[in-house]
Amino acid sequence: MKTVEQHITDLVDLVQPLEPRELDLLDAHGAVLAEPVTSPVALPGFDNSSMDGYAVRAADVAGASEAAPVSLSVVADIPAGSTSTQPVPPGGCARIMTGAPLPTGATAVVPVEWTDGGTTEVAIRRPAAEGNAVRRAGEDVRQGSPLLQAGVRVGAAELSVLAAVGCGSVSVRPRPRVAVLSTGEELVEPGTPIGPGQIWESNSFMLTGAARDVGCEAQRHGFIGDEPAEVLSTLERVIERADIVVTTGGVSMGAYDVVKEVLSNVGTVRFEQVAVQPGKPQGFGTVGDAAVPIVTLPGNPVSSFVSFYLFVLPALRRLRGLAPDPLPTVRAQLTAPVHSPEGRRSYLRGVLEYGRGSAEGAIPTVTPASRQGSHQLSALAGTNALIVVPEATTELPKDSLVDVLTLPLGEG
Ligand SMILES: Nc1nc2c(c(=O)[nH]1)N[C@H]1C(S)=C(S)[C@@H](COP(=O)(O)OP(=O)(O)OC[C@H]3O[C@@H](n4cnc5c(N)ncnc54)[C@H](O)[C@@H]3O)O[C@H]1N2
Ligand code: MOO
Repeated sequence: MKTVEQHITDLVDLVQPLEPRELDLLDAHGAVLAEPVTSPVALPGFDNSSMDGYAVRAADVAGASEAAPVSLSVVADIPAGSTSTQPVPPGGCARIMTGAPLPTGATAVVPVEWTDGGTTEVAIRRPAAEGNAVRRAGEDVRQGSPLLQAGVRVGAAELSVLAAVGCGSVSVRPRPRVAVLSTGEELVEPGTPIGPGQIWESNSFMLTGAARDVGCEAQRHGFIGDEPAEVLSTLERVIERADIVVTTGGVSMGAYDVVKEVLSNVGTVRFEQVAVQPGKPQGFGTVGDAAVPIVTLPGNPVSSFVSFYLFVLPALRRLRGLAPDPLPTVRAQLTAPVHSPEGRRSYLRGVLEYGRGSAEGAIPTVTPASRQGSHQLSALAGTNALIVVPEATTELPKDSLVDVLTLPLGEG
């Protein structure tokens, strides 16, 4: 059987980073910068006050004290946004607000709390050193200096600095358009009545949510039956507006495994068995003239879930222009024994906890979900981690140290 690592590599090799596009700032949220951004301006753009108070010549207030306040005449009022060019003369000052430009002649700002708050004359009770409460032009960003590197995800902080230097749009690799398709004649839309032998469809909801959680623009196309012509025509329609297609179901050994049947004859899709539990039957390739990448995941819901995070996520990261990294791994201590089939690496669902109030550096614990069947969805909900049991290991006792992959519970 194929190794987990080889299958990850094959899926990552299946895709290329998406072509960059210039997007307005909010549309770029969650996308990845295609090029480095250098700052077109200095930040702050001008010397300004960091406090509400009085712009003074520091030398004028050097002798100020509670017992002997210094009195200055207030020659101007400078709110934020002021275009006043009136200088501060010796013995004078200007009332100034936070963010307002420091007037010529002034070398410091005295916070209003150190004064009597006068509007024509002001008594200053404490000295202010040169530069006090002054934000210098360019102290945050120099004009022409690097602001953000290529490959950075545009999150809240990045949006903020891009806007602050006046960028209204930015070149990014857009969110990948993921088309999610489920197959199976037994499937019924949730919210509608169910008949004998039928089940409500759940995988496409799970996969669409998972893809959106990791920064993609996923589209659920619901499910299609087990009729090959129907599967083929749906696929042809879906690939027109998708960067990658993810299907579930119909890839194992069954007589009605329609995905396998249809895709074996179209494009480059091949089906393999990976030495993993759950998620053994896997397929991947490209479809259509545009060679759209497709990944076919097994239908068992938990198998589909685990396969997404192990195999699809690194490929989606590459499409986004990020390093195709796997989920982060931590070491944790098992709170219960676990079992695993020989020759397949298990990824058991569990709850990772850092132990409130435990000693600094204490190792986290991981509690395996009570039911580990590939169909047991209720035990999946509420877990936050995958416990790795190596191929050659069939059981691990309580308290064993294990590698645990942490699941991304909503990246945005
Ligand atoms: N003889 C063998 N049988 C099976 C093997 C095998 O090696 N030999 N492998 C098993 C393993 S492992 C898996 S995983 C599954 C994969 O099966 P398929 O990908 O063909 O999926 P289906 O047969 O269509 O469905 C399996 C199971 O999952 C339910 N399902 C499917 N789609 C959905 C959906 N969208 N929402 C909710 N539930 C879904 C379906 O009803 C079945 O119960 O094959 C094993 N069999
Ligand atoms: O490999 Mo299947 O994914 O066990 O349930």
